[in-house]
Order: sequence, then C-alpha cells, then structure tokens
Amino acid sequence: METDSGRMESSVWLGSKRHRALLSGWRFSWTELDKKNRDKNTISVPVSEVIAVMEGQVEIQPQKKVKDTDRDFTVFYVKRSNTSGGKAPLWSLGRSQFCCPSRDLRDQWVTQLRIALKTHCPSRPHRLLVFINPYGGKKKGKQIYHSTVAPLFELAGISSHVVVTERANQARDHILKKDLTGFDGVVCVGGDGMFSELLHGVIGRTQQEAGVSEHDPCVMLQPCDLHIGIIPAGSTDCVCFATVGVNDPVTSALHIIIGDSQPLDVCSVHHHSTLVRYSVSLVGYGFYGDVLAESERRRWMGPLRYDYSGFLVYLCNRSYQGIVQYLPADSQITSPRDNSRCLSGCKVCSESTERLFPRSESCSSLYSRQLSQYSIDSEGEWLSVEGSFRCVSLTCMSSSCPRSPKGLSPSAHLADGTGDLILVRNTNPLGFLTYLHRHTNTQDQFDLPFVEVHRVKAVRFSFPPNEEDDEDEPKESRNITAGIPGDPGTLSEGNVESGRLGSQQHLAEKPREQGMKEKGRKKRDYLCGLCSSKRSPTSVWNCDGEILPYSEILCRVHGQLVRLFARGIEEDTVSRKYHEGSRNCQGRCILHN
Ligand SMILES: CCCCCCCCCCCCC/C=C/[C@@H](O)[C@H](COP(=O)(O)O)NC(=O)CCCCCCCCCCCCCCC
Ligand SMILES: Nc1ncnc2c1ncn2[C@@H]1O[C@H](COP(=O)(O)OP(=O)(O)O)[C@@H](O)[C@H]1O
Ligand SMILES: [Ca+2]
Repeated sequence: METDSGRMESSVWLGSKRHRALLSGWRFSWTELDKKNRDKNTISVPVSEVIAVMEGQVEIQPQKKVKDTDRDFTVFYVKRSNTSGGKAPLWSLGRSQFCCPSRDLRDQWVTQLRIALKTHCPSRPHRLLVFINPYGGKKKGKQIYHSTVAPLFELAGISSHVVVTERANQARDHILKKDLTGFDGVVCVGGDGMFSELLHGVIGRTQQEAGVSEHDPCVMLQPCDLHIGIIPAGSTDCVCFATVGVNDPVTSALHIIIGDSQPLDVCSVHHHSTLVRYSVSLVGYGFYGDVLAESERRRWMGPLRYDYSGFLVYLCNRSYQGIVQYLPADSQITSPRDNSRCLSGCKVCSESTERLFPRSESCSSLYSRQLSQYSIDSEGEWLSVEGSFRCVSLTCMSSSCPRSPKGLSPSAHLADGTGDLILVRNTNPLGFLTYLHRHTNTQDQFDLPFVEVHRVKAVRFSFPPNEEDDEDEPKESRNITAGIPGDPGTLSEGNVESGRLGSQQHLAEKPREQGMKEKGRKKRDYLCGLCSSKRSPTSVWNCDGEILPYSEILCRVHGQLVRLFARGIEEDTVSRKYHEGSRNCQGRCILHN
C-alpha cells in the first residue's frame, strides 16, 4: 500500500478477482491482475465523475441496501453506454464493491476518495429546488422524479426541496419572489415549457437584483449564476436534447449531481420597448406558429399533438408576407453552413466567452461601459429581406430533439452569442415537405433554392406597409390564440388541457380591457379559419412553445446568459475511443468505463 498527498495505491478484491486500485490526482482506476501479477483490464474513472463513496456493500437499485461489512467500500460513478452513428452515450450509475485486506485500509480509501471529491469537484450542488410539472408530456413527471432521480440525489448527498406545481407559472413566480438562500440550483421535471418558466424566473430575478431593466432591448443583461437542471418529462424536450444529446432522466440527474456547467445563449423578444419573452430554442413564425396554435387544443393527445397538428398545418399550405431585418454576426468566425457541430468542450463556444466577457476589464467597469454605450443599431449594418415565407425561424442553438436529431440548425452553437435565422420562402408543397423531411435525415435542409440561413445577433420582423390596410384592426392585436397572457381562464389546474398558460405578469401584456370575449372570438376565428378560404394574412410566433401576443417583434441574442447543469453533446463512444489514441485527453473526455 502506498499513500501520499492525493495519491493512493493498494491491492483490493472485486468479488473473487484481485485488483490494483490507484487514486492519482483526478483519476481513480482499478486494474485486474492475473495470477502472475500482470495487468489485465483497467477501468478508469475521473474523480469528477464519481457519484459517491460508501462504506460497506451498498446497492441502491431496486432498493437501497447496505451490508455494513468492515473491509468493504462501494464506489458509484458515471458509466456510459456504447453508442455509434453520432448518438450521444446514455449515462447510467456504475457501481463497484471493493474489499480491502484490512479495515484500516478501507477507511483510508474512503477518506482519500472523499477528499479527492471535495478537491476536484468544488462546484457540485448540495441543495436544489426542484419543480415538477405533473401534467407535462405523458404526465409521468412525479413518477420519474421519485423513482429515478430522488434516489440518485440522495445517494450523492444532495438535499432537495420539491414543489409539485399546481398551476402554470408557479415555478417562475416562486423563483422571482421567494427566498432562494442556500440553493445551488433549480431543477425542472417537465418539458420545454417548464424549462422556460425556470429560465424566466432565473433571468428575471438576476436582473431585479442587479437593478437592470429587462425591457430595454439594448441593455446588457446580467449573466445568471444560479444553474438550471432539466429532467426531461415533456413533449419535445428540445432544450435537454440539444444540451445533453439524449432525453434520459438518469443521464440528466447525473449531470446535475456532478455539477456540470453549460453556458447558453438566450434570445430576448421585445415588442417596441417592452420585453415579451425569452427564448433559447425556437422563435418561429408561420409553420411552427400555426402548428403550435393548432396543437394547443389537442393537448389531450400528449406529445403526438405536434405531429397531428403538423400534418394538418402542412395540408393548409400557407405562407405569410413579412419583412425580416437582421444584424449579421461576424461571418469570419463561423457560419451556419460550415458543417461543424457544437460538441462538449466546443472550441467556438469557449473562445466566445473571451469575446463576450473580455477578461482585461473588470466586470463592473465592463458592465457599466456596455450599459451606457451599447446600441443595437451601432452593432453593424442591418440587412433586410422581404417576401412571402412558409416559415421564419430563429434559434440560439441547434434545437435538436428526438423528432429531428440534428435540429433546426445543425451547426448552431450553444454559447457563441449568436442565433441562426432560417428563412423558408413560399414554395410548392413538395418543396416544403422536402425541407421538413431533411430535418430527419442527413441531407442538408439549407441546400434548397427557397431556403436561406444567416448567423445573426438580432432580428426584427414587421409587415409590409400595404398589408396593414386589408383589415379593420392593427396586426398587433390580430394574432391571438391559446395562451393569452394574463388570461385567468388559462391559469387553473383544471384548464391544463386547454393549453399553454399565461405569460409573465412583469412582461408585456395586452391591454386587459380587450376582454375575454374578444380573445375567445379571435382564438376561435384563428383556429377555425386556419385552413378556410378566407385566410388570415398573418400567423403567430411560437416562442419555445408559447404563443406570443404580438407579431411585430425585435429579437436580440444575449451570449451565455444562463448556465445549465449539462456539458453539451458528447461524441458517441466509438468516435471517442477512436480519437483517444491521437489526442492528449484532458479531464473528463477520457472514458474507459
Ligand atoms: C416529415 C417530417 C417532418 C419533421 C419535421 C421536424 C421538425 C422538427 C423541428 C423541431 C424544432 C423544435 C423546437 C422546439 C420547440 C419546443 O420548445 C416547443 C415546446 O416543447 P414542449 O411541448 O416540450 O414544451 N415545441 C414545439 O413548438 C413543437 C414544434 C414541433 C414541430 C413539429 C412539427 C412536426 C411536423 C410534422 C409535419 C408532417 C408533414 C407530413 C406531410 C405528409
Ligand atoms: N400544475 C400545472 N398546471 C397547469 N399548467 C402547468 C402546471 N405546471 C406547469 N404548467 C405549464 O404547462 C406547460 C407545459 O409544460 P411542459 O412541462 O413543458 O410540458 P409539455 O412538454 O408537454 O408541453 C408549461 O408552459 C407550464 O407553464
Ligand atoms: Ca448560439
């Protein structure tokens, strides 16, 4: 046996096989020895991926069982499944029970491993605030949390305060208003809508505390420290899929436990000088807006509502007039058509950190400088495109999801401070189907004559002037469907089937005097008239699954505004092993387990 600071090595037994266990700096490994003491297989785990070290022989599945023997200790760690073909590995809980020659040695192993955990994993959460949406996706949120996630948190020594929501926006309001002292992060068990509640709560709270006005599109928002975790239990679960690579509650729980940190770009959506919402995945007009509007009254169908509504909307074959103005990002750095992929440890994103938050200036002076000098019109030249569009989509990330594993914009980056603007001009039904279908295969969806894509920092959408004259009311108030902000009818639990619910009270709301009756009429008219011969000339905006109450909007991308308990998409196991021989692995990228 050998120990010195941070290093320990000894003989141990795993079942009937003798091994040499070695803790060296940030790695813990054990190697099987044959009868002649020659090395056979080695399993090596970075300390940052050790979940817990327990005395005795411990099991947690199917139930927790501890056999408190003198010479044993159990190590739980992250284990990856073998995957190929670009699929990110699933994580599961690995467990190895070691038997030492003496109790003393066992105690030393437990102590040293726990010290290593403290030293190498300073940013693990100890206390979490968890919100479960019992109605999200297939309505399995509570079951997923209690049977799969809670036992893992308990094993890792994380204490959690759980709130099962009783109404929409409860999680957001809780984060905005309640005392959060002692919490290292907030977690949602639900879908993208539930994530969006946490996003609005965390950003809103951070700006309140920093005294920053969210409504001003030119303001430099304060980056948020409180991390957000997502346990996927919704319908699309795009944010989880695009930041982890799989929708799996165990994988996400393990990322939360080890305190992974993934910065994320966020888009703020404004109407005149009022903040309407924030978005991380899709701000989409036309097809995706119509699909969402259609799908709201079919919530009872669960996740399938999107496919069914998508099919109906596709048959409607609609396109919409609009003017799209955008502020291009620096095209020298990256492009949405450069065939790159934003993977875990992405170089483009980490280099963007330096650009977005230059180290040479102290935080406070930088902040006040940007506050006073930033102007959305001084950031470069705006370009303009006018026409008839099947859809206009802006996404800050790839927006991949199980339905579309490469997403709306496969080469978009999670944290580069830019978004991708996709303009799909009017085309024939077969052309549009080809475009949609390419989201599901390896063909390039941007390589079509009616599609263009731009990497941008900001986008404005408005209508051509003559459009305004066709109708008897301004467009701003025409596009009302489900999920009307401030609509009390949508806030109750009993109403969950009727749709997405309410928007932040501190954000832009339509004047209340418009009244429920009018809103109800417009909602009906819009939905019934969707495919009718007297077509509405406008669509609605889908903002991460929420319908916006305005059509003319300004969107601005805020680089790395929030942080998730995630690390980006890992390469599949086969590619990783292939690359391992040729690169000098650092930290968590080496995995033999
Ligand atoms: C022919 C197959 C076409 C497949 C097209 C797949 C495109 C997928 C793009 C996905 C972008 C996802 C962006 C994320 C949005 C979410 O934030 C948001 C909220 O999620 P939540 O309910 O979990 O809270 N989700 C959504 O707004 C849903 C948008 C989903 C659109 C899917 C549309 C499916 C269309 C199927 C068309 C079928 C045409 C068939 C013609 C014969
Ligand atoms: N208890 C509740 N009752 C009604 N609506 C809720 C409740 N909790 C959350 N919500 C709202 O439900 C919407 C959908 O939730 P989400 O978890 O995203 O599921 P899905 O992915 O199926 O849409 C969210 O916009 C959220 O604000
Ligand atoms: Ca981005």
